Amino acid sequence: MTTTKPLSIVVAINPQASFGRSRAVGPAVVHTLRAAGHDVTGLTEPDYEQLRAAAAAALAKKPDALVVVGGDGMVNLGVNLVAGTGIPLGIVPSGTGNDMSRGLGIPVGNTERAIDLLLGALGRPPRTIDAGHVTHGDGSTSWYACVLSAGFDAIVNERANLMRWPRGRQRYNLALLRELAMLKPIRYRLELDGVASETDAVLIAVANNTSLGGGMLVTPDARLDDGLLDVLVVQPLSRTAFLRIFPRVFKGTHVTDARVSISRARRIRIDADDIVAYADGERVSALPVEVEVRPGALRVLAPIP
Ligand SMILES: Nc1ncnc2c1ncn2[C@@H]1O[C@H](COP(=O)(O)OP(=O)(O)OP(=O)(O)O)[C@@H](O)[C@H]1O
Repeated sequence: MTTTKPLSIVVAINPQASFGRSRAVGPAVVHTLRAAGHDVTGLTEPDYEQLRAAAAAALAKKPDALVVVGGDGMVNLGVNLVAGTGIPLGIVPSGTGNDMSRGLGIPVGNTERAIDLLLGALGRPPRTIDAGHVTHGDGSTSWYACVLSAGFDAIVNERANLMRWPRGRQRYNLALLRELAMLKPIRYRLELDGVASETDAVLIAVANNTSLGGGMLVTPDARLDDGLLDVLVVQPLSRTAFLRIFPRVFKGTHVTDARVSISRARRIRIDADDIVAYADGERVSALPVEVEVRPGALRVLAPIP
């Protein structure tokens, strides 16, 4: 175990991450950080909004770090609190997808090792990475770390959120099948670094990280610290073609298909009728959104790449 000078650390825990299957992770993080001599404020609340408010109040006291325990939704909560503030963000993954941890090289499914790496990272300067800054149609703003998407997968998310049954991952799978049956092109109005175009597509994603959905390599060459965002556009596809390309996303080999394109940009405006954007798996807002990369806006407690 690495030792460092005692630090004040806020730990925000989602006990419902991974459908409540990883409740032991939060207490283990708090216990191990305390045993290492740190001054730890452990936060658990009945829901996300209350946890966000409690973490914001704790951050007003300027702690040395914020650690989130959960999945990408918790990373999103943390990113929205610390981006641009200089406060380092640590992540102990206990969610379903954990794509930010995957991108940062934080072990998924090995809590002990993830906590050990966190302790190590607390003893050296944080890694600096980019963040996505989103301006919504009403002028409000938010941040994200992994992938913002506004198309088929966002439609599936919307559908899954409206469903009461089944519980867990099956709800998402069922929503996917239902929406696949209705797959149709979306007319997008897109602007990449000031260059406007109109295009029909089934999916547009703007990525800082390589994956979403638990390791699906949507933008396999994205870099967290290159000062750029990778823009994935999937042109209209038949259901059969979609089902043929879909499994290839897990290895990132879909990018060789002629209907898939990836380009890089700093500022992206996406608009389409009746489409809601999601980022890091959380609902952002209805389109239009304007996304801008903010190089170096995040400091993360992660292994050295
Ligand atoms: N007590 C709670 N504290 C925080 N979040 C909660 C709580 N109860 C339910 N949630 C919900 O958990 C969601 C975030 O879950 P999180 O991302 O941490 O795990 P996951 O969904 O299993 O993982 P991933 O996003 O990586 O697939 C939020 O949308 C939030 O509404």
